[in-house]
Amino acid sequence: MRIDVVSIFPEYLAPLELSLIGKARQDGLLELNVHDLRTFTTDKHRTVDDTPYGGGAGMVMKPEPWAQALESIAEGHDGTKPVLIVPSPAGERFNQALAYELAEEKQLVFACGRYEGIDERVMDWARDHFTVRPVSLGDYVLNGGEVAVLAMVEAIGRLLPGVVGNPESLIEESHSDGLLEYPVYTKPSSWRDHEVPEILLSGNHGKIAQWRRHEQFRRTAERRPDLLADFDAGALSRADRNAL
Ligand SMILES: N#Cc1c(-c2ccc3cc[nH]c3c2)n[nH]c1N
Repeated sequence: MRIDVVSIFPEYLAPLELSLIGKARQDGLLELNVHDLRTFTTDKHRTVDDTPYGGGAGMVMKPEPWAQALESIAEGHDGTKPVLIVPSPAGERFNQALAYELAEEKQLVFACGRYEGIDERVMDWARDHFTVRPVSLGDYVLNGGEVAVLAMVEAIGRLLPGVVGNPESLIEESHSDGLLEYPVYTKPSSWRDHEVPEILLSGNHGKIAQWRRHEQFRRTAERRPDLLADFDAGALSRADRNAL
């Protein structure tokens, strides 16, 4: 997969050179390019913003630098358009299902807005060259798209083949099956008068799996009942029903 990120703060994306994503880039599992939007300005002040039509507080990002930047990035992929992800509080909610969906794409381009946002005509123009998807990290307000891109690139990148050492670890984590993950423990079995649940010391793998599934449902019901509402009841196994 190729990922391109456009931002006026390219250094904000430096953490993507570290850890799992950084190693994936070094191993050639992921190509990631960060572009400074100001590279695509033509005036001596390298201007990227201007006052909003219709008045109002703040500034709006000018369209032309964005069009120049995005034109320089878009690669044809045998007829399929690259996906342009525009972090925005007005976007569809990012979640694990969307991370899996986007991990299948050949090229993702992220447009990091700042100020009051990007001139809307950029999205209208971009639809001829990209599949445009405004995406929100959550129902709170950030100052720009960079933090959202860091989160999305990590969530998507870790799903790519070969990035995570043990692919099985992707199976039993929160949200991978629509439920929150079960609690985990390690040595020592007794720590400051807190004990590891006995079942986990039993060696009875069937009972352990049952206990873990029950914990997933218990935690989800307690912390995120909304996820249970979406959980496909038809997919409930007999063990799941017993765990409820
Ligand atoms: N994704 C996302 C966002 C944002 C966001 C994204 C881009 C810009 C550009 C200016 N302000 C922004 C806020 N706020 N809250 C979220 N969940």
